[in-house]
Amino acid sequence: MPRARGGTAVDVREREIRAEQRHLDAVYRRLAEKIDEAEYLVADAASRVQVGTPGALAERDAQVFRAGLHLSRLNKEFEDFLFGRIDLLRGKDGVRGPDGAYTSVEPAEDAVREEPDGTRVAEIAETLHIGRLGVLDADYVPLVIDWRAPAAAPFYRATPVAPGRVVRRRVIRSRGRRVLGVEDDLLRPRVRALLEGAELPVVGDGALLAALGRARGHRMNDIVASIQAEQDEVIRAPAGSVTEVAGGPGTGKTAVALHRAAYLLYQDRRRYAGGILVVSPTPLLVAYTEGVLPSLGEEGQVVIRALGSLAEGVTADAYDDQEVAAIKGSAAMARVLARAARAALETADAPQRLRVVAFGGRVELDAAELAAVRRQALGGTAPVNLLRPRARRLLLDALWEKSGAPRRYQEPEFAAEAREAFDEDIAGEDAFAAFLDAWWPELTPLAVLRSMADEQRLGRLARRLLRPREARRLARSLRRVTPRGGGLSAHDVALLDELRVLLGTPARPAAPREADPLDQLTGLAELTTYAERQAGGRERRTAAAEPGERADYAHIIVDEAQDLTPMQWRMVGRRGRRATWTIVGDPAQSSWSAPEEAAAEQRAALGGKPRRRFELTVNYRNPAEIARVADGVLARAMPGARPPRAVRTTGVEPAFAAAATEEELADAVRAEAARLLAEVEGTVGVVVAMARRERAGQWLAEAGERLVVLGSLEAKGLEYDATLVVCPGEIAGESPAGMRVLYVALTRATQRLTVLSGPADEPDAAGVPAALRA
Ligand SMILES: Nc1ncnc2c1ncn2[C@@H]1O[C@H](COP(=O)(O)OP(=O)(O)OP(=O)(O)O)[C@@H](O)[C@H]1O
Repeated sequence: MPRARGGTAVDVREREIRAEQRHLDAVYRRLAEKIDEAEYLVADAASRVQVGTPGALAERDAQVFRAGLHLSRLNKEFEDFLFGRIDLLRGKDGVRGPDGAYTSVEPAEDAVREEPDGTRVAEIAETLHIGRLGVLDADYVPLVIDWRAPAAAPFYRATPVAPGRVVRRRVIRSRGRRVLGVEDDLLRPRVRALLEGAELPVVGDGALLAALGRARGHRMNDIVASIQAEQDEVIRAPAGSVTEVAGGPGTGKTAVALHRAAYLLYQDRRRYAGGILVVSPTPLLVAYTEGVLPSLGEEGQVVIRALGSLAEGVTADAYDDQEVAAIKGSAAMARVLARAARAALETADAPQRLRVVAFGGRVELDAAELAAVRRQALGGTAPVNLLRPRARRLLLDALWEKSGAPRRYQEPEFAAEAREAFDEDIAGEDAFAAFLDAWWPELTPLAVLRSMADEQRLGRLARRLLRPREARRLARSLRRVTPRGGGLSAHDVALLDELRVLLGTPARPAAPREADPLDQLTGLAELTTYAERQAGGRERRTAAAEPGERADYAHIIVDEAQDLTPMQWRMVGRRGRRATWTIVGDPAQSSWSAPEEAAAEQRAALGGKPRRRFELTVNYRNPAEIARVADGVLARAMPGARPPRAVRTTGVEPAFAAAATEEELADAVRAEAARLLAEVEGTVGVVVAMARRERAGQWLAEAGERLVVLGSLEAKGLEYDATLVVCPGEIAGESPAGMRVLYVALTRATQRLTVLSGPADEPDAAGVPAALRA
């Protein structure tokens, strides 16, 4: 039975829900007024299209822009527009902030009085409703405070130990325009609080636990109604140079990082108009998280990208095995690529001789002379494609020398004139232009990467940088890359990005473009509804991957930062030369086996900017029963690491099952998956070793939408109501960091976990596999 003060529990709950409903109705009435106002402004601006003076046009544009922004905000069809409320004591001073709320954090000395019988009594002096956006009524009294405003901070920060002015914190659950429920926390349980003379009622038993127990879908929800104090500190941390957040699985790192993006935009929209980039390890995690920011009222300025689609115009669709991934990710690759970029002009079909006609005779450069010119042109470190003009000049120099002309013209003035005519003649020859195109073609990153698929060539390039075996493995893995960029892995994308810089892009004349009158309407993109933009989102994202994408961001958030390889840090660092950063990660979940090397490239990417560190300590995802099993693996994966504290229990211990033979495994997987599907309402994740991904996918092809089959490296960051971990020994054995990868797999479930052993797992009598035995 829920606890209640001020009547029977059911009555009080109903009464309180009705009260919040009245408030929500008032909010929607006010929003409707604001929408009318904005629409009027847009219509008014549009009617001025006829007026042709520049001043009128500029004013019209500005008006359309302002009204557009307004409309787009108001039109958002938020699930829970309003989600919180705090009832506060009188503050120390009576100053109001710009949002209409009193600014004082501490209560006035006499806010709580003591009655003769010892009872402590206080009047509620201020009630604030917290929501996704701020709404003021016509008299500038706050109807809703934006969750990011300073006045909303006590909603997240207050604890019974340090309640500040907060007496009661309420989480309001609504759908569309209907309030469904309220859950209260009493922060000053010893004080008898009065609201307008009546006792302050308290309803429910813990909003956080209610939120955590809900079934999961395939998309992450925002946590705006239940952000916890240690998380709130990170979200609102000043945007100093680098904010680093460490914390175990399920501590809310991803959620916090996304809420921080929304907070930063709220705090300083002008500064972050430079764009916020969120870097995610996998496309699956991008898909899982990309609804969170729109639900918080933010999109457009925030780009979420997987590491495999961070470089322009390419998308990774292949995986590397761990050994190849480690080679491609290693810092040595930067030097291999620098050599490859400079050697890429030496192809089998490059011309070996240049023959032109000058002064009525033939002039020729042979292979050795051409090689000397090329060496000279390539001196230094300038990007290869930008050196073509220099190469052209050096070729003309060499031809001039070879023609014997310098001996004929002793007089410098004549010599200069003759040389000019010579250059013009030669450069005008079709044969010369054709030679230059063949001998110094414009190189693309993809072509250079593909040239490295030649084992012998790569062997030469990688001498003393990679071991011969490593060079061979690398070359072989690059063979699958097609001329159009099929078969690329996320690790290849970092190599392409490096090559892009090494090669450079020659300047081209801009293609003429017809002026579009709609370009004038700066704010037009904002004049769409939330639903329309949701529907159009995917197309716009694809379009954004086209050339011309932003190359530099104002803030970069790196999720699962422990997994970035040195080459990936270089790629990400290039996009944030002037950025501030938020970096979240957990070393215990790292699938990268050389963390020191990655840390060095991370330091280089951040350019020595000062760091502020935070740690999140509470696991909101896994029930304690599952966390216990995972903690055992953590102790072996990373001795000495402190696991986060799980806040929930379900009373259900993880299950252990075993298949005696490889042949029985498929049936066992199907049976265990079916059992979990029956036990939970929401999603089931089946995690297998990367090498087993395809096969397991076939075994479960008929399992339906609630179930997803994942390779162990794909599970990163995701969560499911139930998880089936298949052949844990295989997952642990797939790489040097395998135990940490297994730890990731075991920490994905919010309700149920089954571990299914194969024959090689050596399960004991209870079915517990060797990899999980202490
Ligand atoms: N304050 C909160 N209120 C409600 N739910 C929360 C809260 N904090 C975290 N959660 C939930 O806990 C789960 C884990 O959060 P999240 O994925 O952000 O953790 P993480 O630290 O990134 O985990 P991992 O390291 O495993 O990727 C999510 O379902 C998230 O919504």
